Amino acid sequence: MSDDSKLLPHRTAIDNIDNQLIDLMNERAKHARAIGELKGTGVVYRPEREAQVLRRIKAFNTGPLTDEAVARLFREIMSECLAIERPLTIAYLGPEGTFTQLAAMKHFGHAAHTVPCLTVDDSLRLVEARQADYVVAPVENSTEGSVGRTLDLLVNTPLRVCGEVVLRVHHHFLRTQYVDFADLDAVYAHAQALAQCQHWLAKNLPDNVSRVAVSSNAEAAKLAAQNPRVAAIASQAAAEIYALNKIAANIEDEPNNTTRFLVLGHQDTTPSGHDKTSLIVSAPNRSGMLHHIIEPLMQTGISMTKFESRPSRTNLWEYLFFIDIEGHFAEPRIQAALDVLRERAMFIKVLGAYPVAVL
Ligand SMILES: O=C(O)C(=O)C[C@]1(C(=O)O)C=C[C@@H](O)C=C1
Repeated sequence: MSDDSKLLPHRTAIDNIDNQLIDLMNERAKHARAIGELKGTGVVYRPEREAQVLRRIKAFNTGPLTDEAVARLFREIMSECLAIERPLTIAYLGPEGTFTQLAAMKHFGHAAHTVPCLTVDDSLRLVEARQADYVVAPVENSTEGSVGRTLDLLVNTPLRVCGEVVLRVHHHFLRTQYVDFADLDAVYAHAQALAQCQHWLAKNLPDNVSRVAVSSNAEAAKLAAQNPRVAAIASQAAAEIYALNKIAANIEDEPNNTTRFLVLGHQDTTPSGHDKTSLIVSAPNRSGMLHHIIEPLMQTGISMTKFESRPSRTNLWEYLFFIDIEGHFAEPRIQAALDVLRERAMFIKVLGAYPVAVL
């Protein structure tokens, strides 16, 4: 028996299973279409339900596929089912190939239509003007901390936070030509990427090569593709889109380099069973003020997953605290804590509650 003929019974079984999978996926899609008709002109995207589906799938899985692998597959199946109800348009900081686009596709799947914007400001504005359904915006990085511009935009936007995406970020050193540092004038990247790779750059880059911050890593890749004397730090996706050679891979200083993104739209999300609430609290910069603000949360046993302070841009010596807590603002214990907080703070804005990232 030749090796290939030994494969035959397995391949026949796989063909049969694939047929069943197609029938079952279409059966699933018919239910999604029926749900879409029942929703009518209402909101079709339901982040809490999607998180519950993915969590259930992971718990149900017995392998050999990993829990992450089945969740990724179902992410795409749900994305296609949702597109049958109504295709979604997602605004992101472009151009094509940014980590923000990767985050948008990780969260919404490949059936969603992604629209590149010049700035994070523009991407929020597009959704505010209802020219896109949702926006994905970077909010913090494990190496470099918060993305200040996004935090500033959260203060005034009428949009609601309805999801989060956590993405492992790998940076590559890219050029048109397959040589390392000869004839190199500059390396372009987003300021955060330059910071995330600063040790690698200091160790490897000749002193005469300047580091230039541009609006995104994908923009850097686009520029490097037009100029052989320029290199870029960008993602694998950007390397492929702009046909650049990978001179050095994974040059980020911190191997667990991770960026967290928020998803914003016009809707509030109902509790999924494992949620976070994001809020902004403002208070004068007085001694003891921090304790005064945190106390109502601590007393009710609410855990904080983020606490970031930024000077208010409008009032001198006033601070804004960006706080993420575990739980949904609809839960009575969180409502009680927020009521106390409202009495103590000068201003409080609940940005939204959303399922903790599953993928
Ligand atoms: O349950 C729903 O509301 C659906 O529309 C179905 C479905 C799915 O494919 O499972 C699709 C889109 C929603 O975002 C959530 C779930």
